[in-house]
Parts: sequence; C-alpha cells; structure tokens
Amino acid sequence: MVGKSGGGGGGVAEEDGAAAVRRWVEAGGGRLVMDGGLATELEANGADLNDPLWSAKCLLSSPHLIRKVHLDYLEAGANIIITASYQATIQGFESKGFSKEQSEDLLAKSVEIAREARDMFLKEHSDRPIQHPILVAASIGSYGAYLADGSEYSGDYGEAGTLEFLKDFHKQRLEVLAEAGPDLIAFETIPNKLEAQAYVELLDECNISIPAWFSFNSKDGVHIVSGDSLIECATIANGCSKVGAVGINCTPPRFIHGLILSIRKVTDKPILIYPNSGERYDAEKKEWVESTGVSDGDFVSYVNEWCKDGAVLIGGCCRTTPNTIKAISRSLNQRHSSLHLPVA
Ligand SMILES: C[S+](C)CC[C@H](N)C(=O)O
Ligand SMILES: N[C@@H](CCS)C(=O)O
Ligand SMILES: [Zn+2]
Repeated sequence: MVGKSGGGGGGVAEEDGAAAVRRWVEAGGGRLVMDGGLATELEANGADLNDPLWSAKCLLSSPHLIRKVHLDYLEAGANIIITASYQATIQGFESKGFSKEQSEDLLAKSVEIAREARDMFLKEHSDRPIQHPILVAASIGSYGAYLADGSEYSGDYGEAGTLEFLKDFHKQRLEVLAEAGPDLIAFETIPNKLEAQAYVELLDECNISIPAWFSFNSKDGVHIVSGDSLIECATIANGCSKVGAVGINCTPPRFIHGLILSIRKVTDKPILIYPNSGERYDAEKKEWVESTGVSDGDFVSYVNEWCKDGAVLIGGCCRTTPNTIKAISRSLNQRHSSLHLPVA
C-alpha cells in the first residue's frame, strides 16, 4: 500500500476516503477552510513564475517562500494547505537537467515543506493548542498544467489524449507524493473526463491508501472546461472508494451554485469548492486578465449559499489571497455560531 499515515488523524486502511474526510470535517465543527492561491501569493512575495514549472520553480529557487505562504494561509484560518506540486512533475524536472532521483526528491520536498509549515504553526500556537485539523494536501495538476500552455483550461490534449498515456504520465508522481506523507491527494483543476478516469484507475492499481479529492474546473457553469459532462465526471469520482471529496476549483464564483447542484445529483461524498477570483488566465502572456474579478467581500458573500448547497470544504484558488481566506474563515465561523444560537 502506498502512503504513510498523515499527521491529521490516521490512515484509511479500514475506512473509505469519504469517511476519512467526513471525520475531519466533523472535527473542524462541520466545515473546513481550504487555503487560497499558492502561486498568486508566491508572486505577491516576489517570485517570478514565468517558467514551464510555474509555482514548482520555487521548489528549486525559494522553498522558504513556499513555507512562508503556507504559514500565511494557516494564520489566515486555513485548515488545509495544498503543496507546491501542482506543476511539479518528474518529466518537467528532467527536462531542466535533474536526474530521476533528484526529481522524485523535489516532489517529496513539496510535501515536506508543507508538513514543516504545519509543525511550525502548531508550535507557534502551543500556548493555546489548535483543536481543529490541519491537513496537508499533495497537489497533482493535470497533464495540461505540465504543458504550461494553459491547456488545463481547455482539456484538449490532441494525440496525447489516451487513457494509457495519462496513466503513464501520472503514475510515478502519484506514488512519490503519496509516499511523502500528505494527509490527502488533491487532484486539482481536472479539465476532462479521461484524466479523471486515469486517476481513479491509478488510485486502485497503485493501491493508494490516502484519501484523494477530485476537483474539476468549468468556464460555462454547466460542463467542465473540455465540454465533458460534470455529472459524468462526478460519477466517475463517486465510483472510487478512495475519493474522499468531489468539487470545483479555479472557476469563477458566479458558476459555483449550479455546479454544486449538479455534483450533488450523483454523489453523497463531501463537496469542496475553491473558486478563483473570476478573472481569466492568458497562457501566452502568463497573466490573469479582465477586470471582472470579484472582490474578497463579493467572494465571501457567496459562501453562505455554497454552504446551503452542501459544500463543506471551502477556500480559494488562483488570485485569491490570505485576506480572502481570512474572510471565508470569519464568515464560516459566524455561520457556525449563528446555527447554534438558542432559539428565542
Ligand atoms: C492554473 S494556471 C494559472 C497554471 C499555469 C499554467 N499551467 C501555465 O504554466 O501557464
Ligand atoms: N494549487 C494551485 C492551483 C492552481 S489552479 C495554486 O494555488 O497555485
Ligand atoms: Zn487556480
């Protein structure tokens, strides 16, 4: 079985992925706050991510910055931090001249940095020990992310779009990340159905013992970005006992309500939501464009609705910041306490 037991509360040998996530959600008081954009915040701290490795470049150049950003999100109220491995792949590191072993070490390092940040945060707060779960999720971005041409927003892989190719592409990376000891595996920004199928087959074939989440992205509020049916994709995720949560990330907030309702039609697994700011990524310029993004205040005004729709893990993706997460955390805590107010 691949995967050590994580620091957030034990492995899942006897328990399926959804049961493990439900247990954590319960320990968090019914909701968990996820972090916000990692790359966004690395850039805000001075990193230049104009590189095929995007945020994973910081694993080489500035691991201290990754640790700082994880800590900033924890201080903002996040229960879950997502590692800097979104665009980190063995293939990507090898094309920079690293050996296979060095590339594997860099992948593992992304988990180590997040675990270190958690340890530092817990130590920092040891006078009033943190009661809620603090979890490390190892990010696995799509094949499209590795291509560094923005194709995680089209899901169009041309010739490479076969199940066997995608499984082969992701297998070792998944095994190395699982072995590094995260609490969760985060399959993020999944742009097409084939990649979701490749992930469920790998989870079973590699006998991964760590709960995974599947998070799709959409640009029309109905389908995922490739045009594939969200309902079919969520059904694939629902069929895998290792999948602990299903949801949507890096998608404009205005689409989330309808997308949650679609997911809910086909799964009872916990739902996670971490939208972007609503802006659009220009892959050629490697810049976010359009001034249609929502402010932190607007973003947070959606949170109540998403909770009512059934989302239990909520955070932000690209272009959201520790301020967004602070506001989400405050809003969820208020919601939680108002639900427990005695009826007059
Ligand atoms: C989630 S997108 C903004 C990540 C970056 C993209 N794969 C690129 O390299 O341009
Ligand atoms: N975890 C990644 C997601 C990109 S879509 C990040 O926050 O940078
Ligand atoms: Zn994103």
